Amino acid sequence: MKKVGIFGGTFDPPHFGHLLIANEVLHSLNLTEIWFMPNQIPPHKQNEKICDSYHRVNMLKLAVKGNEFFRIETIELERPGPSYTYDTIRLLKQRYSQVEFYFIIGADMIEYLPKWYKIEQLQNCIQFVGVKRTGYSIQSPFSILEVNVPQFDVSSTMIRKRLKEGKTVHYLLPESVIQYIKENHLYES
Ligand SMILES: Nc1ncnc2c1ncn2[C@@H]1O[C@H](COP(=O)(O)OP(=O)(O)OP(=O)(O)O)[C@@H](O)[C@H]1O
Ligand SMILES: O=C(O)c1ccc[n+]([C@@H]2O[C@H](COP(=O)([O-])O)[C@@H](O)[C@H]2O)c1
Repeated sequence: MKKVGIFGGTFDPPHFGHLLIANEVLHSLNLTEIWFMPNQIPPHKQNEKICDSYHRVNMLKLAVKGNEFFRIETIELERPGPSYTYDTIRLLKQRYSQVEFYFIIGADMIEYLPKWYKIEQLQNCIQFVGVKRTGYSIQSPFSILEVNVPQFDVSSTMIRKRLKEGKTVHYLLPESVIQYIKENHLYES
């Protein structure tokens, strides 16, 4: 059976923290592939200004280019409204009945899990894979399979802030993505 790690996120923009986690989880758990899954509207960021999904997908495509184990799954962009993971996992399981799914989350999301939509039902249909993140606890009342990943204290928020302030972002995300951001004047205001 194919074993796939779903890496759900906003990816606004994608960075080396995401790529590092995806690669480490892929190899640690002997998964077949990692599917990066950009959300339509992140459930807990509904009042925040998010870059259009068109640009987030283009940046993801550039970020995963050349890695045969990395794919982009756009299922959450097919429906409007907040992208609740419970709804998405049900749809994924219907569409890919021969795949065993794992859902990858960082420790900030582990802390937030009790507030997720239908979390009790969700935990019964998916195995969560958790990775540490500076400043957050990996402890949870829910079942989390922990994978040790070197901690890299980067976030999309930090990158957006630096870009706005005209500071360097080299080595925080792929050069191809930096180029795309500049060409499309993203995160300038
Ligand atoms: N540096 C990191 N270390 C551990 N987990 C991370 C890291 N960056 C992102 N993640 C995890 O990746 C997933 C997708 O994250 P997301 O796309 O929201 O990036 P982010 O850097 O957290 O963005 P933002 O700063 O805009 O909230 C989440 O589960 C998040 O916890
Ligand atoms: O389903 C929920 O209630 C829920 C609440 C918060 C986050 N999520 C999902 O968790 C993933 C990481 O979220 P984010 O906002 O850090 O990119 C992403 O796939 C979100 O859609 C899901």
